[in-house]
Amino acid sequence: MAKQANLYSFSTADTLAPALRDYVITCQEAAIQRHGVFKVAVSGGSLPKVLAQALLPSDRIQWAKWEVFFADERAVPLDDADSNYGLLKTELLDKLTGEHPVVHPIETSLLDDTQELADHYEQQLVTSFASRDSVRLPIFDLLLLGCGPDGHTCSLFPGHELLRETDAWVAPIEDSPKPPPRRITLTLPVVTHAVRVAFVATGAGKKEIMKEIFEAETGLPCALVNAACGDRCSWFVDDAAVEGVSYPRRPFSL
Ligand SMILES: O=C1O[C@H](COP(=O)(O)O)[C@@H](O)[C@H](O)[C@H]1O
Repeated sequence: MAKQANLYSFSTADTLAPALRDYVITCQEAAIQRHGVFKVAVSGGSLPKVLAQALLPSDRIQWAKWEVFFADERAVPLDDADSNYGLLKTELLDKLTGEHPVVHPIETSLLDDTQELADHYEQQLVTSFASRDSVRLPIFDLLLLGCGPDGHTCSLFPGHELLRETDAWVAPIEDSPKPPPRRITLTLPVVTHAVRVAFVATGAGKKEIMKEIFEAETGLPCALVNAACGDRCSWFVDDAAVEGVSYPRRPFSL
């Protein structure tokens, strides 16, 4: 039987943070041993705050070897309140005191055309990962993702045609059901080809969608990632987010 996604549940976000830190460090060390660099993509929303709680401070994080991309980004200036880059900067990057990672924000001169914005971001991936001729898909060492209350992840929304994208690495979206409507996102094949995928979901506001993701054949974006990644995918949640969810929790261990 195919291995299933790991569900790790903690009493609070405070107890989740050290486990997430250990998990990220394990992924970091494996990646640096493999190819000398740690390539990650991160979500916006509630994720950067939890990530900062997990990773700051830690003398085991080798920030200078990190290359950080955005799993999705809104087509807004980097200092806009809706910018995922802006959020990560405020929550985490500005608080780093020593080494800094290489960070890849969107090209804001292209905000008027989301297709060009996505193409330019895809080109940043091509430059980092190899040429499109030599690799079919970029393979991130780790994706750190959020899960929206509707089951979306990145800017891949339930039932949206973007879920069927098989060619582009990065795609534009003009009709995001969650504002702002104009965004770019990693596509599903890129997400599911990552070495590891970690979702973070906290709070009772997530419990209804967690039931749908873990108990039913819904086709929700988060469930599609679970199905494709199996045990390469791990969920770090608090008890409130999975109250009443019958899927088996695993004791956290590395
Ligand atoms: O719009 C977005 O929402 C999702 C989920 O956000 P959360 O606040 O419910 O965690 C986020 O992962 C994504 O990056 C963001 O653009």
